[in-house]
Amino acid sequence: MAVLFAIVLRSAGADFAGRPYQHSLHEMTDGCKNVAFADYGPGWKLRRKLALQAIRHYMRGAQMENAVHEVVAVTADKMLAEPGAFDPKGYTSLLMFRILDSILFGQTKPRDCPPLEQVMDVFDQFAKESEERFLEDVVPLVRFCPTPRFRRAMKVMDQFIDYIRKNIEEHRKSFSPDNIRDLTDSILLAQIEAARADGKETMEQFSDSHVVQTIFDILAAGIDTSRTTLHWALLFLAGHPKVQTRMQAEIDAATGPRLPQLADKPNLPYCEATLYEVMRLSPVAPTSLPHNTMCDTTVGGYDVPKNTLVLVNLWAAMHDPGKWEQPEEFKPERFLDAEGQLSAKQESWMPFSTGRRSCIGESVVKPELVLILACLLKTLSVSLAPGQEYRVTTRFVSLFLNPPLPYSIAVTPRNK
Ligand code: HEM
Repeated sequence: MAVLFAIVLRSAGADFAGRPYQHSLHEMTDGCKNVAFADYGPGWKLRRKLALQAIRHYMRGAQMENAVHEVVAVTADKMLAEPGAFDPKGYTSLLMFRILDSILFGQTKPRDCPPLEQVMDVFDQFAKESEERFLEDVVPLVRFCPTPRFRRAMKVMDQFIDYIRKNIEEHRKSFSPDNIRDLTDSILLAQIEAARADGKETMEQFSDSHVVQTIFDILAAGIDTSRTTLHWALLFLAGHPKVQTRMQAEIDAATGPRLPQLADKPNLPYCEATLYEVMRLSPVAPTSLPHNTMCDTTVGGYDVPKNTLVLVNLWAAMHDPGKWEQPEEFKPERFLDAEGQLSAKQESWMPFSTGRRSCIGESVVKPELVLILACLLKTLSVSLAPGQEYRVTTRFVSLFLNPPLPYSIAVTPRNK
């Protein structure tokens, strides 16, 4: 049923492309002026198109590769300096946060910019306050006298938005269409070009406030998903030394003495297959984001009325024994063909969901994660800490974010 539904999602046009109204999200995003929580409609369509355009433009440059090289080198040094075993969660978090911040804002920082550790702390406080459903979303009367947790969440959200706004202002001061320094510049360029082409209507749907919310989206949607994927990846690698050794052999053969680059990706099929297998077995967003039906429709012969909240079980599609041989086994080679090259994408592999609302970050984050893993494994090896049991939860604990249980690893340097 899960696979069937995903196929329906892909082919049903806009039937399932809405988002349910949620008061807390509406308040936090200035009336859903972002991409992820906006309902299906012309405003969402335009912002999604412009964000994708900006991502494509950004990916033409070498900024992401430089950011990954710089941040991974610092992180690997710190991990190697650990006196004993440790949970890599703090490292994977800061690493992904630094890279995403660098992708978005590069070096163009306001003078009074707080240290990134502090910004990440604010983001984590926000994530913590929002872990459970707000009473305001269920009992409308409470909205007139919000709960302390809701007020705290709004306060940290304001701090986070303030950080984004200051960065955008700094970019506007020195913006030049001939020198696109990072993804924020790409988004500003997309805004200017769209306003030139479509005029007033565009400015109403992609105003400065929409730009702030779109950048918030990229940070918020990008950070939890990618840092949790990397946290899972290190656990799988530590628990499967043979897989790690095969990846390292592939990386060494493709890169010799230099650091891995984005252009090496076609020569790293096993590394890419390993990432796909991590994302298949442990998708970080197991039931995607909630969808809402735009009209009366059907799934597999069942009627689904307009305005129904729908969750898509991506996890089930990627563990379906009818689609995957031994679905609970960690076998990266299932994504390779007889020549050892990546085989065509399987339609039940969908950690980024599918259809009209599928993730817009897929084209950035896949090469980014392959590069991060290749750079890390070029420098070090990971193993489970002595006494650490290899525990991979096969049932997800939360509908919206699926992290591994806490674990400890040891790291050793490589000579290559
Ligand atoms: C491993 C990393 C990531 C995973 C697994 C992931 C997964 C997902 C999933 C499952 C959805 C929900 C799709 C749906 O509603 O059906 C989504 C939406 C979204 N993602 Fe990602 N994502 C990742 C990284 C990123 C990054 C890096 C960005 C930003 C560049 C991003 C931006 C978004 C946005 C804006 C949406 C909302 C799309 C819309 O509503 O139209 N994601 N992502």
